Amino acid sequence: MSQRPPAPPSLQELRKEIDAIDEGMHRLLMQRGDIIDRLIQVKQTQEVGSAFRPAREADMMRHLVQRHRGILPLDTVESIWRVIISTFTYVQAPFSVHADVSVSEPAMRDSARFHFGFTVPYVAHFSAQAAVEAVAKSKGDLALVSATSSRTPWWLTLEEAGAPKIIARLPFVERADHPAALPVFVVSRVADSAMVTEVETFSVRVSGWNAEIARALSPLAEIVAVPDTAFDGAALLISITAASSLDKIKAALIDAGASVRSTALVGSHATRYTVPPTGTKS
Ligand SMILES: O=C(O)C(=O)C[C@]1(C(=O)O)C=C[C@@H](O)C=C1
Repeated sequence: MSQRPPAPPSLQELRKEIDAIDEGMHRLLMQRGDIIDRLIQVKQTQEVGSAFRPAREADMMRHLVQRHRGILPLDTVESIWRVIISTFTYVQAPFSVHADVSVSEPAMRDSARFHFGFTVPYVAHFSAQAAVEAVAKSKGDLALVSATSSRTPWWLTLEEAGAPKIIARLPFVERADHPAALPVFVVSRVADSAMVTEVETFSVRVSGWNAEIARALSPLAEIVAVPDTAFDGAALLISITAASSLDKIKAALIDAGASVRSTALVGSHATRYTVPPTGTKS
């Protein structure tokens, strides 16, 4: 005779298991805090401004996505880890997030809260320039500004040595229905060794800029353009991947009929990491 299948566990037993897991996770988070306490001395965070380490974070977020499986949505896992990492950045060296809300206040606030949580203070500004200026005056604050459009060439102030720089592009993990999808640059002062240089961002001033030149350049690089009355041209913020180079972009600009007045490196960030809707990574 076949044996009866074992009785399913009771609700009480399953809740006991959940309690044990919750307690384990909480204890692990507290243990993580103890390690961060030791890491503060090793990193000497107070000396370099922000404790934010963009290269390390981009790497951690990619691994998280690659590891993830099961019924818990990726959005949830990503947001939990964003809050964990950002809050542990904050406890190392307190900072505020200055967001330019002129693009879209709700979308910018969602991005700030998704990526930095609620413990980190959020300060709204009505222009990118104001958000970046607030960061320039601070030691380790962060600015969030649109990565795809601008009414002012806010990046010109990043040209000076010692000025804050673009250090990351959010979201770290892009996908079609990301809950905080607004493409955003993070501007701050961090240690040079913490920068990711996969994509370099240049401030380029040109004269003779027009829609045709913009179209010719668009397959080569991502460009944010703002009219520059001083040069009768445009102030450009150009993001260049390893597949291209500033020299190639300059040659393409000249071929298209523009003249390049000045160039300056204003930051860098990790390669955009995309998860297609199927779940396979690219
Ligand atoms: O690895 C570091 O340098 C840390 O400060 C730790 C940590 C984290 O909580 O994991 C926090 C902030 C950094 O941006 C990256 C990671």
